[in-house]
Amino acid sequence: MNSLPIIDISPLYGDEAGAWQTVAEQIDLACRQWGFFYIKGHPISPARIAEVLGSAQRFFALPVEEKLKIDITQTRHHRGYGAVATEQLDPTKPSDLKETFDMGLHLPADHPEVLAEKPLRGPNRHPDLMGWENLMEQHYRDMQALAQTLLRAMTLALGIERDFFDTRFNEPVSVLRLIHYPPRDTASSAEQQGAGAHTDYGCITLLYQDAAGGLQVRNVDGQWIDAPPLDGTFVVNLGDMMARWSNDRYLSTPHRVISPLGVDRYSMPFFAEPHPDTLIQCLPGCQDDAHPPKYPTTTCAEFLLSRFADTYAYRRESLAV
Ligand SMILES: O=C(O)CCC(=O)C(=O)O
Ligand SMILES: [Fe+2]
Repeated sequence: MNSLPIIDISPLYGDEAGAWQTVAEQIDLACRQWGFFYIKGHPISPARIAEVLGSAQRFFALPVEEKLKIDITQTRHHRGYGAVATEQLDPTKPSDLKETFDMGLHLPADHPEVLAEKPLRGPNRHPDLMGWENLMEQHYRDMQALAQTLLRAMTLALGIERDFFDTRFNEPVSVLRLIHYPPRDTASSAEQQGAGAHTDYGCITLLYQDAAGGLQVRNVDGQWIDAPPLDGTFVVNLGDMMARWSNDRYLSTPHRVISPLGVDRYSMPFFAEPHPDTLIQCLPGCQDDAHPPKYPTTTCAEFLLSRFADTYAYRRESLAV
């Protein structure tokens, strides 16, 4: 149990009979044993990744006053720029040494849910950089499609209809996040982490990380193991909502980022989450007399908002959620 499984998902995009079943079994095993795995053979091109990464580097290199024009703490719906130390993923450690850009599904001001001031709903707030908006909106759609392909494969092992997740991921609250971890210097406290130990909140996360390294995952024995960058892959992990949905058949595993010494690190997680009103209740195939449902029913929005309030001081202090 010292290295994460690597799953080739290209058969999900071909027409070979039985291929879905084989990939679905590998994903199911990885979700039960680790809650973490790498995927290769996905349809996001290296050129696209390079373009998004280059744009992220251009954005984070802007002066902080420029970035703060889209300050995330000034929004009700969690979009835009989060300066260093806005988030504290591990409450026992200093705030995270990272800056972020968050975008979601763009809903215009006259969308009924925006007019009703539903939390997490609203327009994106993009920086004024040439080509940025089209690129990021397209990348968001492509990452959402990839996440839903993986979720569709999971339905085979979970014993639910093939379109179970598709019907719930209509107008999702998924988030595409770009992260810059400034270099750690030797003088900085050993306590200071890029991202403190945490589990993800939602369903499924697809993470691109650049070549710098620093991501660590806690294995079942409680040891931190490295999840090094592997060319052409995404690291996939499950969050707490999926653990609840599956009655802990699938693991939501703690992970953290130790910023590398003297080099910048960039990463781009895509957090796939369903429609905010989706009921998160134990799936029928994940309960029986010996395994009754462990968690009360909640909704996607209610659950996410309670977790945001744990890690973002500004959401506790100034924003009614
Ligand atoms: O940047 C990374 O490699 C991981 C980030 C992460 O775990 C998160 O944002 O939830
Ligand atoms: Fe995470």
